[in-house]
Amino acid sequence: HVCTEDYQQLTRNQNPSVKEIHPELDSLSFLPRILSENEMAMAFIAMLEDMNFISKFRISKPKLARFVLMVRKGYRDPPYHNWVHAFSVAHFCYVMYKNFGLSNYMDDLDCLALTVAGLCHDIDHRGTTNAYQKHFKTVLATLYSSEGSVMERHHFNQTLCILNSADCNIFENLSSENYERIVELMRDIILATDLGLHLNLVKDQEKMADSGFVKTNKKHQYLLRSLLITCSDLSDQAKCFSNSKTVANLIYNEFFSQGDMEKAQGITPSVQMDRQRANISEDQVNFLDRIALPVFRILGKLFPAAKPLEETVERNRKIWSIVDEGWREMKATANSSIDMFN
Ligand SMILES: Cc1nc2ccc(C(=O)NCC(C)C)cc2n2c(-c3cc(OC(C)(C)C)ccc3Cl)nnc12
Ligand SMILES: [Mg+2]
Repeated sequence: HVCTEDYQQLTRNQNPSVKEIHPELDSLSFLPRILSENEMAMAFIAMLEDMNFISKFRISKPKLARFVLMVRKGYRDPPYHNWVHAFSVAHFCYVMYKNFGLSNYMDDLDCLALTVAGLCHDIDHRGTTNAYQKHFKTVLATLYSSEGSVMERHHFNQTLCILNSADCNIFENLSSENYERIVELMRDIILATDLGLHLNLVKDQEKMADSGFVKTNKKHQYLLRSLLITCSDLSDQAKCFSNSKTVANLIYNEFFSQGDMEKAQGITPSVQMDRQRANISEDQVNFLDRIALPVFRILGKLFPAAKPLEETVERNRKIWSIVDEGWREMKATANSSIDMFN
């Protein structure tokens, strides 16, 4: 169950509005990580309120409070894949809704699914990759590895468990048709956060952006939802460089811990997971070039208001490449100065 003082705290002060949480909460450049973890729980409720989803979908406030606290409890505390990451993803869904006029592209049910799935998409993450689950034949791998996307299937399953647990079913007042639909939407959205699956969708997302989004096209709707959750998952890279750098370091702390565990088991980790061999700036340039830039370029084609985000990712990529050059020069000169003693 959810600890009572947190629950009372969430339900007692009549939930502050988004403006009371922070006047810039809906800004493209707002940094959700500056909020405290308790403020994040209240902010999620305030964001649903601000999008009019609580009244439109007749969501019980006490159940929503319990749901949010159960989701928060469902996250562990690895350096990156934790409650703060979960909230930052849900927050970006809200920011896109408020700034891109998402309701002209998607039904409100889809927007609700996106925002709730954003909060739940990494629940119970252990700070290790799908490859790690399979390699070490973890319980999750035995459960899900036959279908792939091992962690993502677990995140979805955990979300369903919370929805079905006592007094947490925030969708109970939906029609049975809409209930089935939102569960299916959240499944697709959470599975779309698997890097492997994402890479299979990017080409089609590019084609859709070039040919023009057709709202009645079911394939386009699926591709758009997948794009939006991926952009939300990567939204820290579309903010100021100090935020991107801070987040990158959290990610490598998590990667290097996995690498340490792999070494302890006699396995050689991939370079980017090996604290002895990794080159963070080089890996970040590659990651932004191959993963983050493409999706924010597609977002910029679909939503003109997203252009500043695309430019920010470009700028962050440029800064990482300058950092990388600096590293290379230093290592080069370091070798030569050591040579001086021979
Ligand atoms: C700043 C930043 N650097 C990253 C550098 C490398 C990698 C990486 O996974 N390399 C290959 C594997 C085999 C180790 C991910 C990075 N990353 C992510 C991320 C994105 C994900 O998937 C979607 C959202 C679908 C793309 C899934 C997981 C993560 Cl951690 N989020 N931010 C970052
Ligand atoms: Mg994930």
